[in-house]
Amino acid sequence: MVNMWAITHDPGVWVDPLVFKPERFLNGDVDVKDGDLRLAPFGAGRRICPGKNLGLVTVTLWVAKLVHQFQWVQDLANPVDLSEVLRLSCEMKKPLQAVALQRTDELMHLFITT
Ligand code: HEM
Repeated sequence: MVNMWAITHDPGVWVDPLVFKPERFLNGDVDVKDGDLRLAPFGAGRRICPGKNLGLVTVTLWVAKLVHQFQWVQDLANPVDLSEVLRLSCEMKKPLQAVALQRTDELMHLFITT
């Protein structure tokens, strides 16, 4: 099994590997559509995700719809905890919980006018 955590945190591959810096991908150096093993979000080799192309063309729509139709807020009873735990893969120690508030027409109006 490939240790993707080690690859995605390798200072020989990434500048400031421990810093959350999504803009690092804006220069187009890493392309998830190719077989670039610096990221490999769909795995690689014979067990590569068979839904890769479907994922690539639809994931923007899923995210856009979730953001458009719901307001996402922290669940105060289960605050966000970014601690990690190494099991079969590196997982969140405490599963992420969030509250999705459906945007009503009134709320939508607020968002559009403010
Ligand atoms: C952004 C969306 C998706 C991501 C990031 C993703 C990621 C992954 C990853 C990392 C694997 C494991 C690959 C490996 O073991 O090397 C996998 C396997 C798999 N994915 Fe996806 N996937 C996505 C969407 C989909 C979709 C839309 C489908 C089906 C419609 C799908 C079906 C599968 C199946 C059946 C496997 C198991 C393949 C096997 O074990 O041979 N995935 N996916």
